[in-house]
Amino acid sequence: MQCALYHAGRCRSCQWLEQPMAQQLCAKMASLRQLLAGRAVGEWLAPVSGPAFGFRNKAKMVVSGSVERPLLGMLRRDGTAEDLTDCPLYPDSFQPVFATLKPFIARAGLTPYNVARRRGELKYLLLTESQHDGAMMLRFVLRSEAKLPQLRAALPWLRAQLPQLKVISVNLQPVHMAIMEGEREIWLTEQQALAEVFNGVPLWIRPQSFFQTNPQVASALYAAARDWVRALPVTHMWDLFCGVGGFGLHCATPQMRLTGIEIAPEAIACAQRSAKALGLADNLRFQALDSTQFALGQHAIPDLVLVNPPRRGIGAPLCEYLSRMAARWIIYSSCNAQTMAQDLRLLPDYRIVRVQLFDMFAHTAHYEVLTLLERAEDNAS
Ligand SMILES: C[S@@+](CC[C@H](N)C(=O)[O-])C[C@H]1O[C@@H](n2cnc3c(N)ncnc32)[C@H](O)[C@@H]1O
Ligand code: SF4
Repeated sequence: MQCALYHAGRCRSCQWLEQPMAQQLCAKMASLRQLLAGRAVGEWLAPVSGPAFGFRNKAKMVVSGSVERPLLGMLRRDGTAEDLTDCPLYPDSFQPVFATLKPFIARAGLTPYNVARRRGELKYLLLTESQHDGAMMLRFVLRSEAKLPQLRAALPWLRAQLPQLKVISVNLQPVHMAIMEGEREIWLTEQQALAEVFNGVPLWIRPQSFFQTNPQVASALYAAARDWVRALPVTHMWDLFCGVGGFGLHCATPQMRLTGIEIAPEAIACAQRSAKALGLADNLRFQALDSTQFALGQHAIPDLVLVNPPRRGIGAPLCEYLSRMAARWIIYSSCNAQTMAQDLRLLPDYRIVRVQLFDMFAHTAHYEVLTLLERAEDNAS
């Protein structure tokens, strides 16, 4: 793939950029096979990949430089900044937005935050696009409310230039060098979420709730999970770490009892809204809870448990509980096959029926993997 920033040595985030996509896929498959070595795998399905360029629906830009000449991109460890607005991983539709945001920063007087001096206000710009209708969500991560009146005053100009910005908010992150987002969100538009649709299933993108960043490959991932579940006699399932409900909403049918569990209440509100739109609000229950706490408190055993945890995996307590609970099937969708392999070692009573790799993160060593497990004793009967 061609990336001028990579070839000029200005950004090396895509470590595999010089390898053709087919070669990248082979290397990822080899890594997955190695991590699962020692476990019998019933079926290896062909890996799924997406486009090589323009596949990201989200840009997380560190803002640096000066208020008149802001840079949107990244900050290296040595404190030097790089403008990444030309990164080819973003769709073309991001270009006019970046180009308008630079003069807007000056208009609104949003001084970029200077990490070394601990001064300035604007830390990040977070831009997300719905592939359904091209609508966009823009979030300004600010250190404090100091520039909020200026931002509000300049906003009509921005909205006139970029009518595709349907959701605009400020996130306050007062802590120096902390995680990207703070807890407080201040809405600058009436609309608080972007409508997205994958495979005919309505989903919502909103601040403070996880959403997959590669819509094409994520659609294929959800469709695969749906097909795998529908091929099994499943009438009761859990979707743990469900986010805005992508997996559960795809798998649900009017006959299915489904509980989705997720720690972020904002994401749960999105999932509930989608369930209602599908006319399935009566048999789908989405709750904002810790997945392990939820599981430990249940008596009714579902036919299938789907888990899609963060990079750390589901961890020993949930593995031990799932082992004891003995649901017939588990589907594990993981963005970190290393922690998934560790978790699978703690589920020794399950055999691996099927594995499929989804190349969500082209040009890097990362990938998503979907695994169907079946309880070995049920399998024998
Ligand atoms: C990889 S994302 C998956 C989200 C969703 N399944 C999807 O397809 O978009 C992992 C999710 O787990 C949630 N999470 C993190 N820790 C959790 C916990 N202890 N209990 C429940 N959910 C948790 C995160 O907020 C995030 O939404
Ligand atoms: S992240 Fe973007 S700019 Fe950086 S190497 Fe990858 S494609 Fe190039």
